[in-house]
Amino acid sequence: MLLQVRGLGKTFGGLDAVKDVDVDVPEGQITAIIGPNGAGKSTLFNLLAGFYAPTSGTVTFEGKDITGMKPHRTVREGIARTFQTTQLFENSTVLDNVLAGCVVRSTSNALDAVFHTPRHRRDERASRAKAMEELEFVGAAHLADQVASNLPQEAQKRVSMALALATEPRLLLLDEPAAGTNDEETAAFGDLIRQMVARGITVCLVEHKMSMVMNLADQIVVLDHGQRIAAGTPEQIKSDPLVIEAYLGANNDQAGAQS
Ligand SMILES: Nc1ncnc2c1ncn2[C@@H]1O[C@H](COP(=O)(O)OP(=O)(O)OP(=O)(O)O)[C@@H](O)[C@H]1O
Repeated sequence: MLLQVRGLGKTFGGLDAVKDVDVDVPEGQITAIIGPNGAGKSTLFNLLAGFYAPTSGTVTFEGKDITGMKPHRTVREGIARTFQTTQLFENSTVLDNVLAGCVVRSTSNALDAVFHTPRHRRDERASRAKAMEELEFVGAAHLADQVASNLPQEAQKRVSMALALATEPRLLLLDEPAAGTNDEETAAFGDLIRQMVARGITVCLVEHKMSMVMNLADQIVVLDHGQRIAAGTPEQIKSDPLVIEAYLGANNDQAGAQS
């Protein structure tokens, strides 16, 4: 198992945003985390990537306890994440954004940079090549010199994926990759995610678009009010009475409109 989550909990004030959650993420698969609004999906991602420290429970990645490890360390361990709303350096170019991801695997240090040592120059060349490779992979190489904030949201999402990929993750956490995209773009993101898996990257995604989740996921974990209420294949989840009840009870239009 690539990632193992046991009894994970996070409280905000008196509220259990995530409570006693177990998740197994098998290597080389796509795991989807779904649930109504406020179910705790983003909080779970923040716990896995180290943006929040859990109140209880453990996170084990490749057999190593990474519970409470900060984001700059989890990313070195091989966990990268994208955000619901893209968080790019808006005034920087697309290439510079992706180069920021390359820094994680850079071997030269600050002194190398200051003195422009051969190691630094080598490293810089390798990073640029890597960044361009990832931009090509996500279909955004032609945007390399554009300022990130000038791009439409769909392109920004691709760039943020390239940034995450530049950190060379073993596990990629995608927070609502299809949010705000039309059907055609959603399908294209689905293809891209499959290509990531083909590269050997394990993907875990939070997504409201049920059509995408059902098409893509090998396994689905369902959260409701912070707790795991079901886990299984798309077929199993579709017919799970607890899941149906959670979505209907939430009285939102996601289950009906997008399944
Ligand atoms: N930083 C925070 N401080 C206080 N409460 C929070 C914080 N983050 C999340 N919560 C609360 O925790 C619960 C779970 O929120 P979370 O954002 O994880 O849900 P979600 O499933 O990602 O929802 P959505 O689908 O709407 O993005 C909600 O009740 C939310 O209001």
